[in-house]
Amino acid sequence: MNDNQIGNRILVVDDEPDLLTLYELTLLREGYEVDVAASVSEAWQLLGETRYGVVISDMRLPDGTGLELMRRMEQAGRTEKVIVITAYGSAENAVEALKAGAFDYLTKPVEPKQFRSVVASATGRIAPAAPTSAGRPATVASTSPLSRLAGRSPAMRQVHEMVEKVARSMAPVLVNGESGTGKELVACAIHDVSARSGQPFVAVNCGAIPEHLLESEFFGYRKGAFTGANEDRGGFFQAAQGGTLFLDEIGDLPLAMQAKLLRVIQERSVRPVGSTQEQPLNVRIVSATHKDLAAEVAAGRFRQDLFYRLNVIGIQVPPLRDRLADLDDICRALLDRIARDAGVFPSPVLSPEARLRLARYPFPGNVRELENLLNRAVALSASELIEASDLGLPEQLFVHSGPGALGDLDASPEAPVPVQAAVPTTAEAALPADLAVYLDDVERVLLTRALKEHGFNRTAAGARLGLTLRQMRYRMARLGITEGGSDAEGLDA
Ligand SMILES: Nc1ncnc2c1ncn2[C@@H]1O[C@H](COP(=O)(O)OP(=O)(O)OP(=O)(O)O)[C@@H](O)[C@H]1O
Repeated sequence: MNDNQIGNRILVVDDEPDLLTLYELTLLREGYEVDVAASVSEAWQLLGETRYGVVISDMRLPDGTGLELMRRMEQAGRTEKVIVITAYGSAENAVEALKAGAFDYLTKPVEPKQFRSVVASATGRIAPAAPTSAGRPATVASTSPLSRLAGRSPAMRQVHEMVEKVARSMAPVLVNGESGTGKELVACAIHDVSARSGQPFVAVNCGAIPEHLLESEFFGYRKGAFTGANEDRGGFFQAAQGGTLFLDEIGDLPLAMQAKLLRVIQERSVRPVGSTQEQPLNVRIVSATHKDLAAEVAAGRFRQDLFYRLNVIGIQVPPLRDRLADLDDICRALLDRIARDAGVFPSPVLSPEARLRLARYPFPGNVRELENLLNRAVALSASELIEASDLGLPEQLFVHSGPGALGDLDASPEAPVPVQAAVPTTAEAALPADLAVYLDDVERVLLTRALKEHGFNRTAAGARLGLTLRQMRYRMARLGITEGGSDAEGLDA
């Protein structure tokens, strides 16, 4: 029997003869080969004789539970995907089954459409994504997804293992970690390792969508649903059909929208705004937050039932400062990417002093801050070797001490003050909320000022700031400075 034939073969286990017949007929009509069993022991006997693609089992059986059958199969190294059928209202059982490695679960009374869709998803007959205009499919990685998640520390190895494990099922995953730790990369890796990798991965930042647009953005709308709805449009859910929907900053979703999201997840169908028809969904949900969602639940800001649904499996991504053993691997990965994007070859490398300085820095902005810092360092360094002085860590900072610092810098006629004297050290001098963004702003202001002072001649402006033309170009491109023309070669002649 080849893999295709095995994938098409399904074992259904239920002790209610009527239901068993109903499941069997539904599956036969869909073109599957079906065997049936009425108990754990019967199922085990059939499993001894045949390999299946999928096993669908009721939770309560006369001689045991669906969970026990699943555990036995796992111990025996069976590769069949298991779909568990639980009684209505026993969400705990469903969650337990997913945690134990079930591919998915169905709740009684089993709705035929949902039954077909879950089975299709388990057997790999996933409905292709419907093209929509409202969705924003994120890029799908073509190369080894786990290798993009650099780091070999014990903590990171555990994240890798979890990604591989959860990728096999449909269970919702909640990724938790500080901002910039790589939560989206983890979500992307789960998708790319899973059987859904050929389908869309749609990333949504829940905190970035205006409240009044949430429903139409998520669920789509019908023509005429509201003023300006001139055509039917799909939402994020439709765009992610067959694939994965990544809900970033899920903790920022308003309570009213949380209720609607819960409904869609429970019903596995979506009703676009202005429509009377439900559309069946086959979407895996991965969500992420930097907040302590359990504390948000306790504070009444997050629905407990939604938390329960989303957090079937949790993955914790530790802050970078707690896994400094990953620093070298991550720096190498980031420098390769930066060099590739900038068309620079070979990739820059860090001097031993630079590595030491990085290892002493606490990285409050985690990997994203490291990435910004390396971007800047590559621009600053005159050679392929990045020195400690190129990193812009404390000794090199140029910041203004007063409020409205950027405006003041722009207006000020004299040169910027070396940081030692200007770093805000007192309580009244506000610290920037995002150091990297703040420094970019400072840099943008200084570069623009130098360019203006030198008639937009980049060579002269660069020389004024101690930069070569190449470094000037790189920095202007990175910061999006186009004053005097995006590449005004003539002015540099
Ligand atoms: N282990 C890693 N290896 C290589 N690059 C990484 C790693 N972790 C994060 N990055 C990179 O760091 C940046 C930030 O990562 P990402 O956007 O996944 O973080 P996040 O936790 O989702 O951030 P936020 O909470 O702000 O949404 C991205 O450019 C990502 O590619």
